[in-house]
Amino acid sequence: MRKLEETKRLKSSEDKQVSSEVFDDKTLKVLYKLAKQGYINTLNGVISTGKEANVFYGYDDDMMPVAVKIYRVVTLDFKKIKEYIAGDPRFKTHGNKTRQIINTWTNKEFKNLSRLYNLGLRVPEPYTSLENVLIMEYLDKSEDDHSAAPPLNKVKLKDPKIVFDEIINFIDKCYNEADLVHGDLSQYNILLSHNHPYVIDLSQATLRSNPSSRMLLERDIKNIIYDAKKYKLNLSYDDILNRVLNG
Ligand SMILES: Nc1ncnc2c1ncn2[C@@H]1O[C@H](COP(=O)(O)OP(=O)(O)OP(=O)(O)O)[C@@H](O)[C@H]1O
Repeated sequence: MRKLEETKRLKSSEDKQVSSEVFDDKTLKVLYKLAKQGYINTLNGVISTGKEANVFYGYDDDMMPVAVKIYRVVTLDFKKIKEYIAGDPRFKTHGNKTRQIINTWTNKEFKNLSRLYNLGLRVPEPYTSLENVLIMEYLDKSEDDHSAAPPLNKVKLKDPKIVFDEIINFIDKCYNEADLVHGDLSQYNILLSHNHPYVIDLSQATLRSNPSSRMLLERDIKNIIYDAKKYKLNLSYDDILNRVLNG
């Protein structure tokens, strides 16, 4: 963890100025609201600056570590997002307002995470979402190393067979128990925490009833088979697909 001087405290007014250089005004207001509610006490630094969002780590009022995902308001791929939302009857956007679409997208990730977490699948526990901000469990590397859990593409697995079995199990349960397809599953969206794979980035996950779900499921399986080849694991596409579809 970084030293306290480097952290961004969200509750003192002098820090508002610093933070406003990093966040737009509306996002800052959302962060202050979440700080008032006790979900965030300090933001300690950046874990990742991605295409869709920036992810920070921090602490809540009980000094428990949290991951704070803040969706970018400017650079999101709206065309893609609107297609995903349009295929999911749980979400209706009223009009085309940019912010509203991002908020729906953020809420969609929160709901998908909740659904999977409540079924006992390995995803970060979602704590809350407000507008374009999602707060969830911070996944660390291991018992002795509390830095952020790395994505699978950045690690050399000791027991690849076990880890890939767990991932296939995830795909199966996600489809058959949660009624969801991740839709962007690969080594980049799976973090290794305490030697187990945790699936992240659930905003685009769709219901099985979505007409694209079969295509997305097949693509997810192909990606995982491809990633497993790095460890000379030859997983059978037909076996996995049949297992999931007949689950
Ligand atoms: N709960 C978490 N705990 C620890 N680290 C996390 C957590 N969630 C996300 N991260 C880190 O943040 C990165 C980006 O997260 P995520 O994939 O959800 O955002 P994204 O903006 O959609 O990313 P990208 O656009 O790069 O795919 C992850 O690769 C991981 O390193």
